Amino acid sequence: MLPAVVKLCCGISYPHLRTMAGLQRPAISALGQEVAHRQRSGQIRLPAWVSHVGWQIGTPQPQLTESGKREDSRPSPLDEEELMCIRQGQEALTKALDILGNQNGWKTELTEVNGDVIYSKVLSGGRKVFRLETVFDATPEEIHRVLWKVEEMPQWNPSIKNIKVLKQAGPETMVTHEVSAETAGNLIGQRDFLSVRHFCRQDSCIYLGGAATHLEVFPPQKGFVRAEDGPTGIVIEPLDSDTGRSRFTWLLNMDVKGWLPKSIVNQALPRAQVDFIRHLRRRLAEGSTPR
Ligand SMILES: CC(C)CCC[C@@H](C)[C@H]1CC[C@H]2[C@@H]3CC=C4C[C@@H](O)CC[C@]4(C)[C@H]3CC[C@]12C
Repeated sequence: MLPAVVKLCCGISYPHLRTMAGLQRPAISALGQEVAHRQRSGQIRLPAWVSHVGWQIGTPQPQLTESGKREDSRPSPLDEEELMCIRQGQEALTKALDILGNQNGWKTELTEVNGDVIYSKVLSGGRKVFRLETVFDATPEEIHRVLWKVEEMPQWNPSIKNIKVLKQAGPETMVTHEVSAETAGNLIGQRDFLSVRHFCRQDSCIYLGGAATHLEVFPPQKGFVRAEDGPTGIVIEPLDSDTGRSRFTWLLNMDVKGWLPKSIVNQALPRAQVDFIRHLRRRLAEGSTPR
């Protein structure tokens, strides 16, 4: 009786699991892999009825193609460190969305002639964060394509000297090392960042999140002041249906470290945001965003 009930439950949940989107899918796969790992290391013993379900825990499952044929095209299971990265990325995104979602206490910091606005707010720990709102003549997918190709960023953005992807954890998460440029307008000076970057899609919106992280193989570099970015997030939503335009909301939440007066930092950060957007707008207009 019990195996039959379990089979029935799995049958009912299977189509929902397959069609899940956004944060739910990595969450379920992370859970599955955690269970598999604990079972392999002998920390837990799964009951015998699991075998009735027909799942081989811990090994990639054959996928059904549209024509109903089975194929083994699933990427190999993620390792512990990769799962950790995904968890960190999701957490950063959730925290950033929480900050953005709280309407209280935002003040207008500056308004650009083109209508872009930056709001600021002092968080409970005393840090000032900035929220830039703008509209782009591009779809969320087009913007995301440019922003996710991080290694190309220095080509179109002079405030960034170099970006390297140090680790990829599935298609939606990576660990990056970023070095800002020493430019004349940059009162803060050069910084480097080690961050986990994560994105998810929900309906036609795209959410990008990030936060400072640590990698044993990549300690702070000699001669660099390591700044900490995040929890930070970008929300890209289609403006109206079919106009091809998007609303872009960016939370900048950065500890630049080093010995600098707060007033200088709090002036430089919204300027850095405005500059970044100006270059991004130019890049999108060039339309040179082949896949
Ligand atoms: C003021 C000084 C210290 C820093 C100025 C440069 C700042 C604005 C730069 C340095 C690194 C940059 C980040 C590098 C990578 C990404 C991931 C991408 O998917 C979205 C943009 C995002 C999140 C960039 C936002 C702008 C950024 C934070």
